[in-house]
Amino acid sequence: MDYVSTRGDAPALGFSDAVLAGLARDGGLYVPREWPQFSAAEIRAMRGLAYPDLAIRVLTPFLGGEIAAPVFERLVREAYATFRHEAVCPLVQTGKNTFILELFHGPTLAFKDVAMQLLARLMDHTLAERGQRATIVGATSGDTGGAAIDAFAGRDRTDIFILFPHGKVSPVQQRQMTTSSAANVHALSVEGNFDDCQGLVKDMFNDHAFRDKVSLSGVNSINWARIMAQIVYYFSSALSLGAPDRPVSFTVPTGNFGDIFAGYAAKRMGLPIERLIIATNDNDILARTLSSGEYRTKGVFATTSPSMDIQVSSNFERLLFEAAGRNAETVRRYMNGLKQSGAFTIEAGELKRIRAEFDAGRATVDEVALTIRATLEASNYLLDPHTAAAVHVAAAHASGAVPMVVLGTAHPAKFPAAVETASGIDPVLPAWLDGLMTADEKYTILPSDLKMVEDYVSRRTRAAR
Ligand SMILES: Cc1ncc(COP(=O)(O)O)c(C=O)c1O
Ligand SMILES: N[C@@H](CCOP(=O)(O)O)C(=O)O
Repeated sequence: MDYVSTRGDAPALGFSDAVLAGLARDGGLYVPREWPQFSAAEIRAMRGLAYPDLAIRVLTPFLGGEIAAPVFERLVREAYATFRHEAVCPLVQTGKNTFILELFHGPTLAFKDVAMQLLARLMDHTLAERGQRATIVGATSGDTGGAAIDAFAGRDRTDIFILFPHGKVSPVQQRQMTTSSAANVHALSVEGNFDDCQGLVKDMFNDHAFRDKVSLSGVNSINWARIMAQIVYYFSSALSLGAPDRPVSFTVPTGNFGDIFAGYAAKRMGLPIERLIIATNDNDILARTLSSGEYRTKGVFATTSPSMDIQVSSNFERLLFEAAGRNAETVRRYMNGLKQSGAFTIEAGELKRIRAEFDAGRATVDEVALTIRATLEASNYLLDPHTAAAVHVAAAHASGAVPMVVLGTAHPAKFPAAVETASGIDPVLPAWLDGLMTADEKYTILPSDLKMVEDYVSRRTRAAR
């Protein structure tokens, strides 16, 4: 198994190199050259496996034999031992044929932990084997940053720099990034929005001199290993609802398109998924694109689901690559359009292929609040605002016959203000985060300026050559 860039101008890489690379050198995203396949019988044989065993079974084909089986098994078991729920990602029924897949039982209370805990261990293993160090940069609208800092804090082979939008993350999210005392952790509050932070990260990768000087690596979902690890919970939930003998649909709170792309990958691997439904908040670029065929950025609105306040949805590029029959030239044309004019129009055949798999809808701030309240009253279940956006959208797409799984991407206590306003309940942080809201914060405020961010990183990384 090797990995190819969606833009076709970077060398194909093996698994470990693709993971360390993050973004391909041509600005594209790595995808496996082909999708591993599981037959119905092979999927049936996965029933009843504990989550780590399922992860080992589903993910091993992606490794291309580069990591010895006992090592990979140890890394997977260690990663999921950090979760506070025995099932790792439990499925909870909230309606007749509707379920929430709870992905927030990891150390930082969001779905990012599922992939990040494994990614940190994979990177550490490869760097140790090679005797190398890396400088990790990441952009966050709130959750990736905390998860990455938790997973990489104290790891001697990496220095991690997380860029978050100044004043635009929840207080819990901010403190998960700014209260680490680990010497290798650097939280940067950037004067801009998430798209500015993500733009800076991509620009650092595309500045090859800088990239090579600091041995740059990335932990956003541009990194293939993030998507890969997220495929597993589509399998675990579908299996508990009868897969492969019964199809399942998923509704996914969506921003950077990584989580839902993992669902698409699971389907390509043989999991019977009926529909994949993209749920957005007021930042509805993906819902607009699916209905009009035109991907057109406009300003970012601040909402009660800040982690989805995104316009440039990185992983949509991976879907475009697939929809275009893996034609890298088409992807390059679309991405040039995006860079030059903030827009591109998807060709009719490609749009048809996307619509054959995906639906989309959006939830306004008011609809999110109403959904939090209504779900509490009807099912005695307290949603976070991101999951609530998806519950709202799922209701419009549920068919009744096919189970609908909504991805529960964050714990409500990460967004107490929005949850309390909607429900009257002040959600309590779990005991292991006692002290988070009173600990000393440490972060640096920087303008959204590539040169200044690069200087900051260069001066502090231990990986510079
Ligand atoms: C809580 C939460 N829900 C949903 C999303 C959107 O996920 P994705 O960016 O993978 O589409 C994010 C951010 O990524 C998030 O933090
Ligand atoms: N919503 C994310 C944005 C970054 O997404 P990623 O999955 O590409 O890391 C966040 O919370 O930071």
